[in-house]
Amino acid sequence: MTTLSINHLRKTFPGVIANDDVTLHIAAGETHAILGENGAGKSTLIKMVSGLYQPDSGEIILNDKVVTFSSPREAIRAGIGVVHQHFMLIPALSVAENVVLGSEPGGFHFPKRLAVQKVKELSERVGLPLDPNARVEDLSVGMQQRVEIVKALYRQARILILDEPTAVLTPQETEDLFVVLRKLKEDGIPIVFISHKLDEVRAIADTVTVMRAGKTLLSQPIASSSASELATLMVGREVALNARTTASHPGDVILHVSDLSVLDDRKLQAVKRVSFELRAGEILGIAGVDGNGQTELVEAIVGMRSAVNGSIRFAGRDITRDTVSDRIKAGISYVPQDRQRDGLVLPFTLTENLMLRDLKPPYAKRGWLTPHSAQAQARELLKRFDVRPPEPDAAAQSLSGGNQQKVILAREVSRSPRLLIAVQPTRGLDVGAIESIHHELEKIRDLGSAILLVSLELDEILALSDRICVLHAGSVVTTLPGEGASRDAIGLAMTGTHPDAQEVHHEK
Ligand SMILES: Nc1ncnc2c1ncn2[C@@H]1O[C@H](COP(=O)(O)OP(=O)(O)OP(=O)(O)O)[C@@H](O)[C@H]1O
Repeated sequence: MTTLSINHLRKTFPGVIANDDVTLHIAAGETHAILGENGAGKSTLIKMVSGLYQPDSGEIILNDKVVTFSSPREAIRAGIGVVHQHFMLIPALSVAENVVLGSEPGGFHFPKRLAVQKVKELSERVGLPLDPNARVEDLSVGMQQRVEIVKALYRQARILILDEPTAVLTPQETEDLFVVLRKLKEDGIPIVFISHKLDEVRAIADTVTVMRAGKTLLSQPIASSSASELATLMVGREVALNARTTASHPGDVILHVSDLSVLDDRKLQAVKRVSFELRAGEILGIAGVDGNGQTELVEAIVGMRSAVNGSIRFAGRDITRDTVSDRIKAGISYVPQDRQRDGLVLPFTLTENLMLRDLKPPYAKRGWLTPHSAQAQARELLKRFDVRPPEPDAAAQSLSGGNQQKVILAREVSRSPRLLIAVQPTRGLDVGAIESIHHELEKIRDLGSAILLVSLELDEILALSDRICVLHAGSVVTTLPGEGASRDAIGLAMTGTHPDAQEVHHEK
């Protein structure tokens, strides 16, 4: 039975104490959640336990023995299995090849048939069935995560650490993951589960440790902690969980999507004759299970993908054929789903990232930033959006994931755009940050911005939307008022069942 103790770990980066006297104990066979606000130091801790970073001081004790890892390879050899938020798989290789890669002496030359057989046996034994011959790039995100877990178990992990595993999953995939984690726990494997989602932590964990500002504040059984207590502890103040925003006062139509059809990368029709209107001062939520046309719809409105049918009108003008930069100049802001790929220039400073859309006076001349005024503006935005550290010269890549997201929101929301398209805007943010971002969104809505909110989080859709449009298989199933919308009705519509059809069905 494996146990893991972290004793007084400390890790500093220039100007930041990322982990300060971090102490916690993971008992044999328990599921231990680590909760903490953005930048609290969770990823830094996991990177030390998995050999990516070396602590400045303190010790890691695995099964009563002090261990030091100078590389991830050494941590793996000691039985530490980590599933990172960004998967480390090779898309072009098969499941079996990915699983055995790095653990077999022959590497690529390890007999393929043997690999297929071993992976099939293992995945079935642990209750995570996989097709060993499938190519990883053809798998859903949930399945790829399964490959990562099987890979860790193949390397004989004695403890499994999952860094925000549900951030990329649909609600159904999350349920499936929980079944797997419960089974692994029965097999005696302790699990460390990092998350911001309090309800999930309460559903899966035995013990919870709360971190704030690099320190561990407490560890206690989950049964004796309420969601609001944990939220307050995490962010150091009281937060309203899932409060609904106030009523809206919609104005003129800003976005008019009419009969729009769009193809996906495989040239299949991903958006099918979708029509809707969005008014100034209104938030329209697009609900749906991931992969039902949301990405293609958004990319068409932003101009990254062309329409095969229909039109998009913005503020009364047809923009269907306009370029992305013309649309941005006209007043469309965009918070993309993939912050690292589309949202930020990672090696650039925060000032440069915040000013990307405003290369004009007073912040820039002829395309070059004027350092003084650009920095002053950046400093103000970093403060308003509580980016930590609020350091205009820091490189975007040195920030924690949640703080990178806040930088994108600061840039896009602060423009008071006529139209804001926000895809999963609070993904990876802690409850305190979610609350303040929701306020910012409500504020610009009340100032007249139209907001198209695309989210897989039903709670977020319900908390913010004035109207909710449910997408299934590329079509609009139904559009409902946000106030009083029923979670069940939306959930059913997400499976393609129209609410009226449900009633008819019940009456029969
Ligand atoms: N490589 C690095 N260089 C400089 N600073 C860093 C580096 N990695 C982390 N930090 C800083 O250490 C602190 C802790 O970051 P960490 O990524 O551990 O937080 P986190 O709790 O995982 O946050 P999130 O939930 O937002 O992912 C942050 O202030 C961050 O800016």
